[in-house]
Amino acid sequence: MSAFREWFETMTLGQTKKYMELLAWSLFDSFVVSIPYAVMIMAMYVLLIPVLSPETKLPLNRMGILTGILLAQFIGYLFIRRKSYLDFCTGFAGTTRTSRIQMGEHLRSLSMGFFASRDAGDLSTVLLRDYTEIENFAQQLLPQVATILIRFLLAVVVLSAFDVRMTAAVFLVIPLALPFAFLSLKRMEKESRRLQTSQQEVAAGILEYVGGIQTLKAFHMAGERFETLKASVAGWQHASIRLETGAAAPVSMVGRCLLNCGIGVVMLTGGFLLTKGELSPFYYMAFMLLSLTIYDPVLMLFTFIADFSRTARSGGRIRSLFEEKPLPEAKEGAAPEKYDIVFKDVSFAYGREEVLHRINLTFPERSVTALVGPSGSGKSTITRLIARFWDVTEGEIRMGGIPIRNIPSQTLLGNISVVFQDVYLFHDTIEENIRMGREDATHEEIVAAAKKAACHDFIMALHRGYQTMVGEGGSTLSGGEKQRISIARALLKDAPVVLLDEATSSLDPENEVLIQQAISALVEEKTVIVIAHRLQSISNADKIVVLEEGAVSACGTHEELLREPGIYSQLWQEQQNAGSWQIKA
Ligand SMILES: Nc1ncnc2c1ncn2[C@@H]1O[C@H](COP(=O)(O)OP(=O)(O)OP(=O)(O)O)[C@@H](O)[C@H]1O
Repeated sequence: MSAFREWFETMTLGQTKKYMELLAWSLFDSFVVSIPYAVMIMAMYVLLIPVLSPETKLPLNRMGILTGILLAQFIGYLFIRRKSYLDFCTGFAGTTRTSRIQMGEHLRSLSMGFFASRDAGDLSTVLLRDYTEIENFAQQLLPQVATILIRFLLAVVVLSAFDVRMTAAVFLVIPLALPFAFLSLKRMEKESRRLQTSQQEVAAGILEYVGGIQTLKAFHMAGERFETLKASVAGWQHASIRLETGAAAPVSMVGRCLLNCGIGVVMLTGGFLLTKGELSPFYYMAFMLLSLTIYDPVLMLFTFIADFSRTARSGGRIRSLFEEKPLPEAKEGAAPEKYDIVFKDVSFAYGREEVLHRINLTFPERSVTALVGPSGSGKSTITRLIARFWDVTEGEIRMGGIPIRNIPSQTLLGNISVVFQDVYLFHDTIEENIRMGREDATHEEIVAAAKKAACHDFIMALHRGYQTMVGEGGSTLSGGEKQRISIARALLKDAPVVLLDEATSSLDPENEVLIQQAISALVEEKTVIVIAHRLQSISNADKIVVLEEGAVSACGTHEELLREPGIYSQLWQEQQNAGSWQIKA
């Protein structure tokens, strides 16, 4: 029972009570819809009596009553149907909308580790297709099944009043056929899992193909990769066919055959009772006709089995996504008043492999600390831990003396401006993309930030200026332009902590001077942590931390580090030599 309750809760997106209210109306609606069905049985009875006993007159008054019932049903039905249909559609649409929003908020609270382990295709499948499946199930499938059950009960009551033995003959095959329906539902589970996996593969494949089309074209692989995509689409088609015709189909077929045998059982039982004179020809005919209207809905249940199985998996996937544990949030919000950042014995692993080992570091307030070191040494990871995109595996990070775990994520991120090497711009206007830095910023403030970040001129040269739409991910702008917009965002935010990860990596020399000035304005009086591969750009930093294989190997000013032999002086020397590097003809 608890498994059923859990299943029902999943399929109604946790809104069981509200759904039951909607379903109650829908059942009432089904009851009203079924009245003509009962009237039809009564009419047959009323009309056949004079046929069987010629001395009786046609009972016109009874026919009049039945017609009156039908008319009343028709008028009542118009109102009830309208209400139940509208209530169901708007009511359940509201439930799915709320659940989708809750899912969006939930996803926001998950660590970046979660997103690294799930691809975008997979998540978009849940948000789009799985919710649609649930919507169809709750709005159409479940009410239809409920209607079938109501008709069933009505038929049992009305037919039993005529003849209990014949009623038993009609229903005899149903308990025999239903186990086959459940068995085929069980068998379908594997096929439906396979179908959903292949649907995810196709969604992920399309996203990857479109996202990587430039690289694929450059490497002449667009055709080859398309073949892979074609293969996964074929896999999808194959899985869909298997769902309908696979191992579950023969089982379901046996159930259907049994149901079809039911009419034979009714015929034989009726014939037997008729010859013994225990059943009138009227009842015989009535049972023959009515048994068809009973088996048809049950046969329909068999066709719903595939839908049931598929939708149950969709519900399960929504549920399991909700069950993903978010990063623990501080209950009582602590807001730092100072902005120095301290790493105490911090170790971190993305998965199993540790990439930072017992880091002890202080990033003093209102000073610039640079992180340098070979590629993969853990520089970006340190900045991402400060913004709490991941939680540390061991140790603690403090901001202004408060462990960042105890600072609500809104407050923490409100205190940090981030300029990463891979800038993402949204499919929106340039103005709105800059406004992400501070939602209540005025147009004048946005323009001022853009001027400081040296992007005002190129924005004004665009055909609609600040109102120009940016392609998804910033695809219509150059790398340097995107980088400058992200600096404008950070300038607008004016947060006390600034994380710069290769912020000047995409800039041409012409812009570099301007951008250096903008960055100088951005970092003034802030706690700044900067990553730069070109040591020249950070030689003025107050402190330089050298990382090697996830551990701090040296720390000091540029001059101090140059004085001692080590990776810093080696890197510095290499970069000085590389200054004269050129492609040899
Ligand atoms: N999302 C991730 N999942 C798993 N491993 C990761 C992830 N991001 C980085 N790593 C690994 O963690 C280690 C440190 O990476 P990190 O990006 O911090 O280095 P980095 O010093 O900033 O490198 P670079 O200078 O090339 O940007 C590397 O071995 C990298 O492969």
